[in-house]
Amino acid sequence: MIPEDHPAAQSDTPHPDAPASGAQATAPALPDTLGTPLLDRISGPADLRGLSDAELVALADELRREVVADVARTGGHLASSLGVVELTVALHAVFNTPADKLVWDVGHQCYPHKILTGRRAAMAGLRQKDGISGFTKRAESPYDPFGAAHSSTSISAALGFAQGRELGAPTGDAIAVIGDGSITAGMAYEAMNHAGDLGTRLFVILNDNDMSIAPPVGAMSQYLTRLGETLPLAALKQVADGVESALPGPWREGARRARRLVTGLQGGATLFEELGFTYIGPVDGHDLPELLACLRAARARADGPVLIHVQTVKGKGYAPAEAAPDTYHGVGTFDPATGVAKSKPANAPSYTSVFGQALTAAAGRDPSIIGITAAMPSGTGLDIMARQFPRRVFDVGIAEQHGVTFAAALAAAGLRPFCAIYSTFLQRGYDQVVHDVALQGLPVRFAIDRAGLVGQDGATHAGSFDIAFLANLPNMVVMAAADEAELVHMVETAVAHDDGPIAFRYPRGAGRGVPIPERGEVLEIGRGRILREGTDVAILSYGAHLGECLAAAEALAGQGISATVADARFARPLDTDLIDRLVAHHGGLVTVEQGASGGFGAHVLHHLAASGRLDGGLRVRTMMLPDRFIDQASPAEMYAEAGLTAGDIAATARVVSGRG
Ligand SMILES: Cc1ncc(C[n+]2csc(CCOP(=O)(O)OP(=O)(O)O)c2C)c(N)n1
Ligand SMILES: CC(=O)[C@@H](O)[C@H](O)COP(=O)(O)O
Ligand SMILES: [Mg+2]
Repeated sequence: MIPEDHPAAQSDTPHPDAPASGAQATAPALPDTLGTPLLDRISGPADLRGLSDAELVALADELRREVVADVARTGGHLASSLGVVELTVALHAVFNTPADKLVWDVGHQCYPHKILTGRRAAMAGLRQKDGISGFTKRAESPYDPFGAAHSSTSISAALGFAQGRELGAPTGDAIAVIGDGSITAGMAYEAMNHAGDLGTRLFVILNDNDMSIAPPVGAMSQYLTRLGETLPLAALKQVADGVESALPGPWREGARRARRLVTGLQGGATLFEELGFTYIGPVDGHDLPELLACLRAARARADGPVLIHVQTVKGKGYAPAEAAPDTYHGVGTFDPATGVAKSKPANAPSYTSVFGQALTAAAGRDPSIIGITAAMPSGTGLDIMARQFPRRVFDVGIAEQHGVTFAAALAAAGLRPFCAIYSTFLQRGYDQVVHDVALQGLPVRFAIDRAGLVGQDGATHAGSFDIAFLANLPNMVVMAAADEAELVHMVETAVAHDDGPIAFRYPRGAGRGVPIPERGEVLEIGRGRILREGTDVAILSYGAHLGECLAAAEALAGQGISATVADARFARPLDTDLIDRLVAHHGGLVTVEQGASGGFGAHVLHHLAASGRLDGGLRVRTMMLPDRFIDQASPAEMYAEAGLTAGDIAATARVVSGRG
């Protein structure tokens, strides 16, 4: 983990606490480039199919340099993309994309794929406003048959294509590429379970680099390591020559028995074989000739689901990324010669680190506090607590559903669990939030990071819906932090709240730079606060847009309109006294939130309607995210597109004040 004040930890694109490192400054990080003669000849994957294997090897080398050069300029998910350079070349050379459907899990490793599929020039706008997405996206290319960004969907999607083909759809083969981190999620097993039962011809490439964002966790990860150790790479050569499962029955059994003797694997079959897949591997994912031989053999002979276990190195071929694949998972702009980040340090600590420190301090006082993360220890700041209290922090893998239910039972057992999950990923655990937590009234604390628009990860990662999907749940308390000091209070409030579930949300990136209290106060549940008194119009902020609301009030003052600014703090229970006072004493009310419709403003409107206050022509506007998905850009650009700048708020408040 890079200290927060290290320049490399303050990039413009990556997660706020662990981006690009300034490693290996003495030696060149990448050998000198010799140009890109082969890449210049490639206009699409079909051109790859005319190259010799030796040329493909040279092409992979050019491609790797290009990925580094591109990401150095824009930032992005570097290490994962570098690890699949050879695999990408091999897949496009062997399979007939786009008729064959290639589905990248998460899609954060798809930069070599984008370069080879007609988006080489567009890489200059990677993850930028009006540029291309950092993930696979159907609208972007026919070579992206299925969009992604949340993990572990690829096998289900590929199976859908494969089964579609069986039902007559004009689709070729279907190939899912899933990482060892992403295959920890339940969805992957649901899909394999189904695929094994259907027996449909399908290819799953398990890209095993022994890393998730952080080092991988779990029994599955240990199992894959054991597979790698017990199944010698050399044994694969035979398989590539004659895919075991394609052998006539008695020979196939013989081959299995022989392999059992060689590998000592219990029962002789891998977990994947037990699920009905032909298992091939492990294959060295950087040995392109071996990869090509293996994929060609599998493509020629597979008659059911096949899993090809490919071992790769995350960050392969770029020294800083190989040395620190977690840091280079997602990076800001950097100098490609050294790996040193170019971005400037932020002026305030990130919300994530403020949360991590406040929770760690609370955990020092209260041994019942438990931290739970779903494969995002540094992204959520739980790594801070883990360093001090390793036995009380659980990384459950990419398993949000399990994480929530696990937390529910910890709460039932009398502990104080904090489930720290990004807003966008909590979507995956929603039934568990409803059924296991809220319905049973269990005091799980939800620390919801990355609330609101997150920037360059774009629409897939926007934390838009949590207010709406939490604030309608009976038993749930729902808070939003207006700044980093409020976040510290909310951690303390959540610790003290044993009566039922409680959630607090806060955005990605740096705080507002307000003084941070050493220890938070326990807030009164359902009470907001007034920050600025005015008479003409009331602006009621919920969450981290408070700064924009205050700026709007300042702008209005310059126009002779006096605005009250209040911070609601709670979307559930609502501070109805505060709302009633605001509407009683002002010409109108504007609510502002960093969330989608159906959230805070909807609850305010509901209260005003139910209490009859709307009957007399009260002027109210609810400002929230628009009813559409907003593509990648900086958060400021995205909020501008959403119509949520301070200027937009001032303009709305002016109208509502009756003085505009
Ligand atoms: C549902 C969900 N939870 C969490 C994440 C965040 N996330 C993105 S990539 C990643 C690690 C993936 O590891 P792996 O599949 O092994 O790919 P690698 O980065 O190693 O290539 C995680 C946890 C996500 N995208 N989706
Ligand atoms: C691909 C993915 O889901 C993560 O890598 C994500 O991009 C991390 O986001 P932060 O940078 O906000 O932690
Ligand atoms: Mg991995």
